[in-house]
Amino acid sequence: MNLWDCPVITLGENGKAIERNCIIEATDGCWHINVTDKAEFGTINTGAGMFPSRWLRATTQCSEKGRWLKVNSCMTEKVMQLSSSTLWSYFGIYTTESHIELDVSFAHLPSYLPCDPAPVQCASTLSVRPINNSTTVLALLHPDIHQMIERALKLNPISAVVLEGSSFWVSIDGMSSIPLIIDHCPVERFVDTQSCEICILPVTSIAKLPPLRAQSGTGTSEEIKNCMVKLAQQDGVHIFGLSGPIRISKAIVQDACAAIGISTLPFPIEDPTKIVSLPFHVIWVLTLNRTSRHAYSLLRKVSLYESKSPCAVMVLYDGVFDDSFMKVITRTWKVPIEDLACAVDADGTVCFDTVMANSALSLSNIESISPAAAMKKVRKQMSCSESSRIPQVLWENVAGLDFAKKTLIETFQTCLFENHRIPSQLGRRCGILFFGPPGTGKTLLAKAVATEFNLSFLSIKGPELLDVYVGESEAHIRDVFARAKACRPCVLFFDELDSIAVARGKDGDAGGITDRLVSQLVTEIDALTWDENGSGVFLIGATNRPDLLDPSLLRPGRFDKRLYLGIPQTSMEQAAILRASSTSYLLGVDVDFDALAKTLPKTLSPADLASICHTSMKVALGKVVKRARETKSSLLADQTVSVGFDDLIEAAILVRPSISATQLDSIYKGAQLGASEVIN
Ligand SMILES: Nc1ncnc2c1ncn2[C@@H]1O[C@H](COP(=O)(O)OP(=O)(O)OP(=O)(O)O)[C@@H](O)[C@H]1O
Repeated sequence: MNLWDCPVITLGENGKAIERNCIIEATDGCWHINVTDKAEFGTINTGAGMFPSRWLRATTQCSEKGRWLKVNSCMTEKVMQLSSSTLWSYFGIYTTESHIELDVSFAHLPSYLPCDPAPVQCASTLSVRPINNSTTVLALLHPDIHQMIERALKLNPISAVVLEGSSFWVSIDGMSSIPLIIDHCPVERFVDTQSCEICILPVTSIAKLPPLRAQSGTGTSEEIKNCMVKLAQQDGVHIFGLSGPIRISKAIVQDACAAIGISTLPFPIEDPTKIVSLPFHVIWVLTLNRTSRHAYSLLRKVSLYESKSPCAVMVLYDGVFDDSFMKVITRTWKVPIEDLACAVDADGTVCFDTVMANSALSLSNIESISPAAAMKKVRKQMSCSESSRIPQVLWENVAGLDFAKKTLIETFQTCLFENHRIPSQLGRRCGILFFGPPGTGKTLLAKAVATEFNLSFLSIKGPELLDVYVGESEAHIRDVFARAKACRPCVLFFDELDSIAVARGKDGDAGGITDRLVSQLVTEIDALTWDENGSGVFLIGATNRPDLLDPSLLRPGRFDKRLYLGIPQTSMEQAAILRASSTSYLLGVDVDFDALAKTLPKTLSPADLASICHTSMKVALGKVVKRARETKSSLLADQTVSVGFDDLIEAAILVRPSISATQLDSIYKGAQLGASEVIN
């Protein structure tokens, strides 16, 4: 039976139709898509948790971005808001001004297929149809991954393949939940699907997968390998790996018919044939530079679902914000990319008049915004991964630390706006080290800097870079700096710096890994410092053990400015942190943080104080639940719990200081050793 031989459902505004595997209701402008028990098409990972997709409610909602669907899981009561392209991935739902089209992308699994297609009637506001008769699309894409890929404009060509060819699309993310996805999305079953002619298996962030070593026979890599091998045994199956640097293990793809790796990292891989023995194409989808703009004729051929935004253009322009480009972008950020594309001539200049001549938008639709605002919008959209997004921590979320904030503002203002005045021969200093006890806001402050200066934030935890294999750790460091340069201007934040930058020549360093790491780190930092064009990468390091750091890192030009973030010494400071940590809670009228702070010991770190607020919420919630049990009343899901002063007092008793006085002393003293500039 043709899997796609399913009926087209069209519904009236208030109609109700029962399809073979889903019930779709439309009432009061709300669409309820309730997938019945036949449709066990695995689960959808919403990012908010896994829930069976059989019970979903979707309601249309208008926003400035156009029509959105709000999909609500009745199981978890968690709501996720999906863009139209993500919806397409999940449900094959396209939204337009006047109607929603729902492609039954989950209907291809044989077990769900009813024997008897029963077309359903009604007027045309919602239609359910397959993309075409032979297309089999299974879209199981994590919304975050989707957004990430979508932003980086990498998936569009692949989407196009899915749309245009007979294809079968499964996505696996190397970064997270692979076993989860494999467990819940029955990859094995896809293999049996007879209608699968081409298989596209974008394996995102493959670099994050544990590499398959000769000895290892299990693990996620192995699972993926098995899936790929099985898929590859199908006639005409092609496997596309979408990844960071191609570190796909040879074993993973050796049986595949073809593997195409797409990388965004700007350093060339060595001989690909050493990695796979197959015909191997490497397509570099880097941000295009001026000379390679012709490539975007290619982009124009593909369907850019949600990418009709300046972000696409910015990607094409390699982040080069010249005057002409800024002029266009500030005036035309609403213009679809195709129209902007027409306006770029062979030598890469953008002509605003051509944009207007080719654009369907009238001048009245052109919104002028300031360059700064345009940059902000565009850069926000450009951030290509969760780890390099501009964070959302404002100065006011960081209580106290006024002196540190002031120093940071001055330093960053100089680095960002005055750096060009400093002769390049003097080097551009860009490193700051935060040190202090655990939980004193080092990460928070670094994020606030990135937010306030509109910089992407790339956070690296020292131990993540360590690898037991010779040369791998250094490669990770090169990788990190390359990523940072790719998303500059950015803050490159090294958390737990002491784990990778301990003083060289120490005993116990097996194989001299840390020595080599420090040397590599120093080399990369120096390359930034002496970058003639100004690197646009701002380094912030954080450590609890500054005394362990290699002195070479603290030299001028590297992490030469040091900020001590200590624990709050006065009740006023403590109260400010309590206030900042409880902004998301509903507080009782009796709450008095100043009075509470006066009762607290002065050895509590900001994290301890934040913990008092979190614990007080638990205490308050516990009381509400207890009351509900006693009165045998039910607890309403939307019942808000307010935190009272008593709850805070109770929580304060429960929370103990996490740092001892001697620890505090040793951290501070340690930092004085060899320090050229310590600000506290
Ligand atoms: N100045 C502050 N204002 C408000 N909240 C703070 C402040 N400092 C810390 N916090 C709270 O403490 C938590 C932990 O802070 P953060 O992760 O920045 O500490 P850290 O110094 O990086 O810790 P570690 O050294 O263990 O990595 C934050 O999530 C926040 O809730």
